[in-house]
Amino acid sequence: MASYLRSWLSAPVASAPTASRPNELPDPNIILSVSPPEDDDDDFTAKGDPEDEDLDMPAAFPAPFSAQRLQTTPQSNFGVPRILTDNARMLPPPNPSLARRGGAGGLTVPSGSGSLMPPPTTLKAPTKLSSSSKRGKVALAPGHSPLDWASLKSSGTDLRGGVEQLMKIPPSVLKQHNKRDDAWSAFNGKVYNITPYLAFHPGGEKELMRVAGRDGTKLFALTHAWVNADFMLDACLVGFLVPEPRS
Ligand code: HEM
Repeated sequence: MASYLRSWLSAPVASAPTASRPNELPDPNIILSVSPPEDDDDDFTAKGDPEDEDLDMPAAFPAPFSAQRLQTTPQSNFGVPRILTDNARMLPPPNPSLARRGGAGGLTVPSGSGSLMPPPTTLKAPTKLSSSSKRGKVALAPGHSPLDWASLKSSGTDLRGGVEQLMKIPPSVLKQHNKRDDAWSAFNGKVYNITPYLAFHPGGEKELMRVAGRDGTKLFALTHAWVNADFMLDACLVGFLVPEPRS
C-alpha cells in the first residue's frame, strides 16, 4: 500500500492549466511533482532514503524522549507499568502458578476489568462456615434425616397418637393439642399429629411448635410453599378441620 502510494505520488503527471495561462494546453514534457521538497523540515516526512522508510509507520507514542518515558525507569516505577521503548524487548509473562493474592513479590489482583485473572470474589476464601443456613435449617440429630422419616412412615408404627378413626376437629378441640408430646396442627383443612415429626423437621422443633394447637397453613406457605406436607405427614393424619359448632 505504502509503496503503491509512493509510486503514484512521484509518477510523472501532466501539468494542468494554470490560472495565469488558463487557455494554454499543458506541456506533456513538463513534470509536475507533488512530492514534498527533500530539505523540508516537516516532521511528518521521513528523512533519509525513502526506500528504507515505511510511510505507514504510526508515530511512536509516547514520543521517544517524552516525560513518560523518562520517568519510567525500571528502579522507580512505583507500580506503574514501564512503557517499553521501540527497542526494548517485552518480558515473558509471569508463571500463573506463582501468582499470590496481594502478597509482596506475587501478582496482585487487579481491581479494574481487562485482566485475565479471575475476579477477587472467586479467590476469597469463606470466612465462616456456619452449621445452619440463613433460612433457619438446623442440624438434625443422627437418625432423623428425611430418609429416616420416610422409613419410619412406611414401618407401620402408629404416628397418629392412638387415633384410630379420622375425626371432624373444630378449632376449640385443636387448641387443646398444643404440647410437645401431644401436638396437632392443621394444614389446608387437614389436622395432623405433628409430635412424631418434630425431631425430623429440618427447620427445627421450635419453629414447628409455633403452629401446635392451631391452623398453620399460612405460616407453612410463607416459609416453604414448595414442601408437600400432605405427602410428608400422611401417616400422621388425625382428621379434618371444621368450623366451630354453634351452641
Ligand atoms: C408440619 C408441617 C411442616 C413440614 C412437613 C415441614 C417440612 C419442612 C421441610 C421438608 C423442610 C426442608 C425444606 C428444604 O430443604 O427446602 C423444612 C424447613 C423449614 N421449615 Fe418446615 N415444615 C413444616 C412446618 C413448618 C412451619 C409451620 C414452620 C414455621 C413456623 C416451618 C419452618 C421451617 C423453616 C424455618 C425451615 C428451614 C428453612 C428451609 O429450609 O426452608 N416449617 N420444613
